[in-house]
Amino acid sequence: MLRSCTAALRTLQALRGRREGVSPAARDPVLARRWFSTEKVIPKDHALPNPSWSKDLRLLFDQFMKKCEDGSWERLPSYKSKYTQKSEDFKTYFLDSKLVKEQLSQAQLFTRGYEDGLGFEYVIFYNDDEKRTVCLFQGGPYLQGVPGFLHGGAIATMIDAAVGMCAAIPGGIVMTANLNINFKRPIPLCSVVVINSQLDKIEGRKLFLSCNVRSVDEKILYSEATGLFIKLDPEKSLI
Ligand SMILES: CCCCCCCCCCCC(=O)SCCNC(=O)CCNC(=O)[C@H](O)C(C)(C)COP(=O)(O)OP(=O)(O)OC[C@H]1O[C@@H](n2cnc3c(N)ncnc32)[C@H](O)[C@@H]1OP(=O)(O)O
Repeated sequence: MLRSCTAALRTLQALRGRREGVSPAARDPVLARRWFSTEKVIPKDHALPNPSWSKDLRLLFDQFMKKCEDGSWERLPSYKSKYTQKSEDFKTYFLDSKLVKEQLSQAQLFTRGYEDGLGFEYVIFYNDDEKRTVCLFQGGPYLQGVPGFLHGGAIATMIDAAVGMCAAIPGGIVMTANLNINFKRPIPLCSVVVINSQLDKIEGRKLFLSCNVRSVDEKILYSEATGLFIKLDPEKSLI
């Protein structure tokens, strides 16, 4: 808790400084060390346990890590902003280079923008033979909608991210064209749910997927969804 308060304070100070026209590194020595150091910065993999993870989430994580031992399942690492070959391909084919330089340098993955425990805590496992993913998700207090429950937009975001990964592994660079969600039961804030996604069929550039969100004991069906993802055409610009 103390760590997250310190980090939140640092963010606030940085934002205040930005309004006053001071560069972020000049107003924060920790940032400055990180930016100007010649040491290679190893990005933090957020799809690993942290102190905010509940017992349920840790238990499920351990169970799936066991399933990874024979190679049938794979844990997918997750970063706030990591430059990969995929991002490079995306940039080369689809984005204006000026926009990339100025804006992508500050970009962060939406679902990884919160301090530990406050927003989206999750890990996704992938099974290549079955073309499916399982996402273990604990939605924190900043994702509240109706008091005590998760916001529908937060649920939709997490479904989009989980189903999107299930499409992106076989499909490459894909975007969501359609996401249809039935919210059947409200999800209690800070509880753990399991998001099961499945690739149903591929037709040309179209990937059709389905998904359900269940309680850890599988007794409650919280949501069901279907999604259409389109593999981007390198001949077409996005903007
Ligand atoms: C880097 C790290 C990653 C990390 C990955 C992290 C995962 C995060 C996942 C988050 C994903 C997102 O939030 S994505 C953000 C939200 N989505 C968007 O902003 C997408 C906005 N939409 C678009 O830009 C466009 O519509 C596209 C790219 C989706 C498709 O455009 P296009 O490529 O020109 O394709 P187009 O020719 O129109 O359509 C191709 C075929 O699909 C069909 N089609 C297209 N849209 C639809 C539709 N809504 N419903 C039915 N069918 C459709 C067409 O009829 C056609 O069928 P046929 O004639 O061939 O039969």
